[in-house]
Amino acid sequence: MDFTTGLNEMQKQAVLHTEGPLLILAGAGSGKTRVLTHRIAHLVENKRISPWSILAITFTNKAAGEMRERVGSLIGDEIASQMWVSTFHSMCVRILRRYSERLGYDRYFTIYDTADQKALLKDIIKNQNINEKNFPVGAVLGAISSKKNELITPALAKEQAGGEYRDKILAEIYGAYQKKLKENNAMDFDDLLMNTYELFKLNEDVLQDYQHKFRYILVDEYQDTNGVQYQLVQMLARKHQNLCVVGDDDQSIYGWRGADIRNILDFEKDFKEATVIKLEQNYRSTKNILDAANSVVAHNKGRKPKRLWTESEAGETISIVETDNEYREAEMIAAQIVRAIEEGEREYKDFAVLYRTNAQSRVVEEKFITSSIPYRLLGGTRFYERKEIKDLISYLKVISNPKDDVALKRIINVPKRGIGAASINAIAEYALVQNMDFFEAARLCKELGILGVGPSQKVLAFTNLIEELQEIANTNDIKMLLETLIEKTEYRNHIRFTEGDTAEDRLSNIDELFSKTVHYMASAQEPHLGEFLEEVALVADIDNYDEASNSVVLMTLHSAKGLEFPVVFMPGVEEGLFPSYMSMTEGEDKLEEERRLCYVGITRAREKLFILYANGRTVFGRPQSSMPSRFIKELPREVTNLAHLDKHILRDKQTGKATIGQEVGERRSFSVSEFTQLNQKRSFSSEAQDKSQKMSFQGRTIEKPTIPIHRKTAIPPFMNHKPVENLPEPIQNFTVGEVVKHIKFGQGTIKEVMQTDKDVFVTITFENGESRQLSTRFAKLQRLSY
Ligand SMILES: Nc1ncnc2c1ncn2[C@@H]1O[C@H](COP(=O)(O)OP(=O)(O)OP(=O)(O)O)[C@@H](O)[C@H]1O
Ligand SMILES: [Mg+2]
Repeated sequence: MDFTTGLNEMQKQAVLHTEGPLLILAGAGSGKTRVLTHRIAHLVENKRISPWSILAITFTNKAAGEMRERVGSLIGDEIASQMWVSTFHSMCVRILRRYSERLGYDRYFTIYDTADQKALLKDIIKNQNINEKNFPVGAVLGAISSKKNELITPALAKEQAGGEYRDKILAEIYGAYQKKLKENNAMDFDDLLMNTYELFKLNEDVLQDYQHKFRYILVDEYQDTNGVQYQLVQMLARKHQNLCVVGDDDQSIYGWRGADIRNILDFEKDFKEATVIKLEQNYRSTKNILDAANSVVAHNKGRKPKRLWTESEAGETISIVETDNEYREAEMIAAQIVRAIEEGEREYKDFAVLYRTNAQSRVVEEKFITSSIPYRLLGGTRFYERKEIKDLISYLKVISNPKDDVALKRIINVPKRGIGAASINAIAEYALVQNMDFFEAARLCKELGILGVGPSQKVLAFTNLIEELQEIANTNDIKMLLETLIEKTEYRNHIRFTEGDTAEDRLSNIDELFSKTVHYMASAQEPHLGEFLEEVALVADIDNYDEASNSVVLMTLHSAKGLEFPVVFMPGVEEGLFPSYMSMTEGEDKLEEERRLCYVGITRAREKLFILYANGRTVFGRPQSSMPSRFIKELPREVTNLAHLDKHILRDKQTGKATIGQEVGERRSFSVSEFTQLNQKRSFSSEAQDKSQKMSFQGRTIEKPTIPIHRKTAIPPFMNHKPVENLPEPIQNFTVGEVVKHIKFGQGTIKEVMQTDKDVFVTITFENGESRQLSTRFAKLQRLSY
């Protein structure tokens, strides 16, 4: 059977070149994953290779499932099910289950998750009399994990530490931790990889067994392999050398987790006989989207030059959407989806919202819920289900209603305040027998003799805290309440000490909840804790959550790797958020990794891409001004919705010099008459304004990043300057600030104007305070003023 039908020349070669090392180096959407699946089908069906002899490695379980499915549809599910299609981790578990006794584990070893790891590590730190303040569990775990990924054993770590105090202690903790794991017959996630490596190194026969078995090895997303994964591949492929790796150096986005981009760049050195095939035709995206992706990533210096092309049409322009804040941003996304659904253009599942940090999902989730847009959150927990959010909400629930036992038991010892299970049980039992509330019994645990002096002191410290917080709640200042609560419980430190890699993310979720209270305080007529909790409960409801449903997908840019969607929204493309503040301050390498992430994001879109940025965002409850990301400035203007602005050349009356268009980042509203005046006068020079501006970021004052912002003209980005005849129906030009009248909603002021290919949308705040986004094609607005 021919599995190369429909493939291009290079793809065919890649499928048919089965013997010897092969590197397929190609950009996004060029069919790398597709080639892998066809190659497997070709091996089994035409070369009569047993499915047992094939090992295919993917980056996520989801990707593995998809690959198996695709192979199954080519050669039948039964054959596909006999192959090893798995992630590195599941491959290792499978090998270790068979041979772990060789390493001194029994075959029923357990696998520890993060919580188990932490509990173990905490004990060790305590037993060794090490101050947890200096060696927070999360940080220690992170350090151990990166050592394991680089195959550094405790002994080696000790050697490398030399006289360095901190490293020496870390090496000691690491040694004790490994010892304890082994005693418990347990492995953590990194052990799965490292122990398989050890197993192979110490047992030549086992290695040979697998080398012999896997005659053909295929690895997808090779650019994101870390040190130990790289070694495993090298070892397994040594005998047959039929190793096919595919990847894209421009999509290497896991450097922060130890992935090494050099693994792919050095492939030709590692395998002298390697054949390299480059795929350059993209089959996923429109030309505009592809041009945008190419142009952004071209700003990276450390890359192999390559340029993707496509036969697809230019397609719609990329919409760069500027809004006032994250709420408007979410509204804009929701409005676009609702419109496309109503007009029958799309289904919910055609849309994806891809963001930089998990915390960004909250506002979008809330907007989707209130707009009845079904959505699902991939690779993450929905905002109100996240542990830290549930903890804090549980506190608020207890403060509001001390009878809420579920919430109370969740937080009575979080952060740890020495209240053990025995105390909790004693109180619970007393309360049950005496028909009292748990909280009441807890409050009186000393007087009633439920607990001894020591334990009751700890419980009283808790009940006193709740009562103190209740007093603040009585003032109805929810923002202050949450602030005090976080402060008094030292909840942030609790996260810092107990969470490893995820601490930063969790802290920003807390900030996000904080922003929610600020927003609530600003919008509620009479703020009240009960009402706040009701509002939260409404959006936190997960009853109608259906995995397989036709719904919009929300996820981080990282987890979107390898996937594709007809329409993609990328919100929050702002300096300090994307690129992240950390990457901006930690050097060019980090920044380039962010840029690659941007490339990954753009190339997920097949037909339409929205890039959004807000002029301000609430960070830790404080409104911060923000600036459009440098990545936006790296997009070629001609593929964006800003292109039509360029047609309006401003001519300086005195010098005759022309100034073309305007760069994003400028935000001013002009009435038409003002605009005309400006045109006559020549706009304003802004270089002086750009210099050394300070902005506040996460409570700090920093220099505004030095990206040149050319403020050359005075046209707000979304004013309709498209020549009227190009649009399907005559459209009036509207301007921000203009007062208009709507037949049903009355008089209002235009707050935003947004142009798409087919229409111009205006957001109007009406006199009753309500805001609506309306199509100027249909809304029949009447002009009242200029
Ligand atoms: N020769 C081809 N003809 C038609 N469609 C193709 C061809 N090759 C690939 N495609 C389609 O292009 C899209 C992208 O392919 P695929 O996901 O394999 O790309 P990729 O290189 O793995 O992308 P990424 O870098 O994002 O992982 C898919 O929808 C795939 O079916
Ligand atoms: Mg792929």
